[in-house]
Amino acid sequence: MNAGETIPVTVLGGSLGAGKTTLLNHLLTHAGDRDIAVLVNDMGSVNVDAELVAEESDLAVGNGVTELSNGCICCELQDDLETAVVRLARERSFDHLVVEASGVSEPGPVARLFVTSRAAARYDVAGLATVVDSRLFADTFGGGDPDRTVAEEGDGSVRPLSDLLVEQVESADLVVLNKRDLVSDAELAAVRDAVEALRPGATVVETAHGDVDVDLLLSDLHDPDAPVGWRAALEDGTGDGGGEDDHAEHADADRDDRDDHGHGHSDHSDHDHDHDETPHAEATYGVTSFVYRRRAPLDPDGAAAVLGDLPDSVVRAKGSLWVAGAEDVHYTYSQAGPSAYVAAAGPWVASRPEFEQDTYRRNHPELDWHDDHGDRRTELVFIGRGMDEAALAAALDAHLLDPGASADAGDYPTEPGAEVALAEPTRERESVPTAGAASESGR
Ligand SMILES: Nc1nc2c(ncn2[C@@H]2O[C@H](COP(=O)(O)OP(=O)(O)OP(=O)(O)O)[C@@H](O)[C@H]2O)c(=O)[nH]1
Repeated sequence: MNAGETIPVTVLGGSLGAGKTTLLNHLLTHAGDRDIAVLVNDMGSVNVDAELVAEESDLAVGNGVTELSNGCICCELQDDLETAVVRLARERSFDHLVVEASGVSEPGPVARLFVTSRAAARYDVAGLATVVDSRLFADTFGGGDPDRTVAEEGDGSVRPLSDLLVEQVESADLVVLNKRDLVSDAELAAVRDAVEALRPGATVVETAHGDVDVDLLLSDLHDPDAPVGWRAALEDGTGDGGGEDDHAEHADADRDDRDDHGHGHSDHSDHDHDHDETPHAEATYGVTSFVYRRRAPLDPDGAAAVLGDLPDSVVRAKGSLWVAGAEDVHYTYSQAGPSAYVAAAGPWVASRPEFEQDTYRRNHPELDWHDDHGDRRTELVFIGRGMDEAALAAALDAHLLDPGASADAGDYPTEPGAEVALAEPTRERESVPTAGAASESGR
């Protein structure tokens, strides 16, 4: 980059578990000659996504991948985000910055930071890309009626998560309808209709496993003045009848009311910083997170039973698994709504030859190393609403074994990249070909 030139930045948003990290990894492996810097925000205190991105690419956390954890960059971590991106631009030269916002971030305020803060001198917003979990969107909005989504009201001060889905779509320049393998053609068409009504003019693409056209993703798509569907209808009075106009007005009033309390973000350029100590995700959507961390392996069947049948209060769970009977394999676990998978990510660093361990640890000083067990650990982040943390921890603790205990990990795959489903959506659907990696679950 020449001095004075700005760096394009793409903000990647989308709901918890929609496939942002999967898409980011696809982007990094198909980036060609482009030098891409990545900043990953995760709301738990463990940044699972940053680790997954670093693992799947040549980038290392602290080098190519910058992480901001334990909060939300659209809100309590805004200052940290500003500092991090300004420092990045000063210390390294690169062609494009991609910011993966946490699943509870509103992308609008994140993008505005690149327009209104010190970062504005260095960066230009190229686009806001929102990854949509098509299955979740279809389930949340049933027939895809956008009016229904606007009319949703929270109980007390807590807004429904569906509000956030809507806001993430409303501010997008590019909407990626991901997980198309999990919906029928008719459901996908309904989701597309709803998305186009919420954000007319946005580019909409359909993908499985984040398989998006990289040139499109990184292109200059941003239109800060693009109309938000229902608001545009309200302003030019194109609602189809009095009833609907009343409806829209009500939604607008509801939104203004929230803004007075500092929790509605998308309408205002001066993002309101009037927060108390409660993180934005918790105060606004009732979303909390906790980490389950043990230096012991889990019994394979017990882990599958608990992690394949999490209570409905858990919206998203992910992390690393140490499984008895397969102690050399670093497993990752990922649950989003009705889907839960365990994937073999390769050997633990502690299972590699000693010289490789030394090199790896030198290059990854952030790696949490235990004298006896190295990096082997069970470390899971749970994100949800009204979770009984103690009960969940106790359910997992009941299946902890001593390191080295004999067990049969028969159903767990060992080949790197292979995965097994612990839970899958049961809904009937037409089959749609997937573009994803080979899977032992037969997806
Ligand atoms: N069936 C199916 N699963 C997918 C697809 N894309 C991603 N997944 C899976 O969905 C889970 C969540 O994907 P991630 O990429 O981690 O989602 P994310 O948006 O980064 O998640 P958070 O950062 O926690 O909000 C993982 O188990 C992925 O393998 C898809 O198109 N179809």
